[in-house]
Amino acid sequence: MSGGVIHSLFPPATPFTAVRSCSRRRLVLPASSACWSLRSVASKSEAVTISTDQSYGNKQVITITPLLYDYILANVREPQILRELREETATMRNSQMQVSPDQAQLLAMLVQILGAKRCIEVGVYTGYSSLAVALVLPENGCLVACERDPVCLEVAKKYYERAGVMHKVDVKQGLAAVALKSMINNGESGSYDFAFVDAEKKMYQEYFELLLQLVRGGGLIVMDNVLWHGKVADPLVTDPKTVSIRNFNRTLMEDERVSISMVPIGDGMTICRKICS
Ligand SMILES: C[S@@+](CC[C@H](N)C(=O)[O-])C[C@H]1O[C@@H](n2cnc3c(N)ncnc32)[C@H](O)[C@@H]1O
Repeated sequence: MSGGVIHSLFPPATPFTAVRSCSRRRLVLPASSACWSLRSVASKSEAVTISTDQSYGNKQVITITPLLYDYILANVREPQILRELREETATMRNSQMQVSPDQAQLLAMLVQILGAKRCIEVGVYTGYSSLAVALVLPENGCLVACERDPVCLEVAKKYYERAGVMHKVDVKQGLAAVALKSMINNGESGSYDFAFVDAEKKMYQEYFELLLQLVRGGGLIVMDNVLWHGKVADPLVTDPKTVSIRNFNRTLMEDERVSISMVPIGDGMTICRKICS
């Protein structure tokens, strides 16, 4: 389906039988996966409804049911090394933090489209999204990987080594804002092509401002979790993280320094392109 289709991340009206779940990103792996077994009782046709609301232009609205998400994931080309990292991470605490394979594939494609050589990631965890990026960087490319947790960084470094990309990754262990500020102080402003932010939600505006200095005109900053499990759209939800992401999204809408596209993939990602001045 093309143009007129609106993708919705909100749960379908039909209930699911959740046998075992492992992701806040509503990641549903193919039936063969050991990690997941969410079973939808929705029929295929329930994934698509025709909106009768004219404000949507009577367009088709897709709900990503587990059945449909199985299909999407079955069409992701996930490198073997990433699959192994995902499976190892699934045995660890907080494995739901990892981006989904379809998100990682999109990040890698953005890096390739840009022809990016210099990238930054804020929030590495065990390295799934950073490895997806490092794999597609040229041999002389560089990814600055910012993460405060030394334990999960050990897993990430093991996989960078195994994938043969360690020479492309500059791991900065510690608080990401400190690392970004020191990169600015080192005269690296305007020298990066691509950045991905997937860390502390209350820091989003600060990360964004720092990255806007580090990224060149025409470069991208991709912000993860911008839909925050759908909570951003519900005015009754007022916990600090939701309010923070909601405020960030609102501010970004009016920010003329970037063009933006909010993409309903995973937990929602906004792709921001720095306007060339
Ligand atoms: C959602 S996870 C990142 C997932 C990762 N992008 C992936 O796909 O596997 C967020 C990570 O950010 C790290 N983090 C949170 N706040 C941070 C900070 N202020 N500085 C550096 N890292 C931080 C956490 O330790 C955690 O590992």
